[in-house]
Amino acid sequence: MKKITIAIDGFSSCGKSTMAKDLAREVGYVYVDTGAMYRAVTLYALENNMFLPDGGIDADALRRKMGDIGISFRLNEATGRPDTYLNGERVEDKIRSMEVSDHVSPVAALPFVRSAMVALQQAMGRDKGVVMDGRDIGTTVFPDAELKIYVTASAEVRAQRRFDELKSKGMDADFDDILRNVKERDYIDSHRDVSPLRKADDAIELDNSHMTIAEQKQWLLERFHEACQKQAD
Ligand SMILES: Nc1ncnc2c1ncn2[C@@H]1O[C@H](COP(=O)(O)OP(=O)(O)O)[C@@H](O)[C@H]1O
Ligand SMILES: Nc1ccn([C@@H]2O[C@H](COP(=O)(O)OP(=O)(O)O)[C@@H](O)[C@H]2O)c(=O)n1
Repeated sequence: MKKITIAIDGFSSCGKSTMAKDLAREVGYVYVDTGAMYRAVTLYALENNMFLPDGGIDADALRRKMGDIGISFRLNEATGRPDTYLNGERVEDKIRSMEVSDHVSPVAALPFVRSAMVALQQAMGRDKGVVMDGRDIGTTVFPDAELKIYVTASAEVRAQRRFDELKSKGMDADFDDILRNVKERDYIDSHRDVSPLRKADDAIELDNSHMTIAEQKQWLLERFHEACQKQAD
């Protein structure tokens, strides 16, 4: 069967990567978490003191260093899922911290950061057979993707999911702080000039506020089979 490209976009913390990873594993496709890439750039900027005292980013300093930022994914044999590496260091946990969450959206709004990440993502998906999740996959990275999904859920539901996740990993978590961050990122992500978050015209919308992980997995698998069938006809 011919491989297709699957783009999963939507708001923060609504379950995009959970469903994308599940599908990729089920059908033997490559999974790419593009949010992890923007988070890795942000971690680099934090570790290299590129944030100004007022919280803004020193964009010129980051632009000069973009060539030094190596982002890659390696399969974690224990989890069966890809881990994110920044210049050879495994940063999977560090990039999920609140500190990174609080700084990532302004970094992801910088045009030179986006063009570098989009080029990498397009190279990773060149041979199809990829499930990629993010904010602009169906609109900018792969506008011709055969299957596009746009996921939403209420901000409260999303914040609760992220809160539970951080707690279960033993990380610091405050519900109100997470809710504020989720809303703030949604706003910045959907109002930036370059590739703002929006539903592609041909994307299928899924509100998973009241769906279990198993139900959304099944739903996506059905959409996948439909898209493959359409491709074969
Ligand atoms: N339908 C669901 N019901 C409950 N929890 C979910 C559901 N989908 C995902 N989750 C959980 O919510 C958290 C955020 O999901 P994630 O896939 O990381 O979201 P995103 O990639 O959109 O940021 C994870 O802990 C995940 O296990
Ligand atoms: N394709 C993408 C993916 C993420 N991002 C940015 O990266 C941030 C982190 O993405 P993420 O997918 O890890 O966020 P969560 O939904 O997992 O919290 C987002 O809030 C966006 O600012 C983006 O701009 N474009």
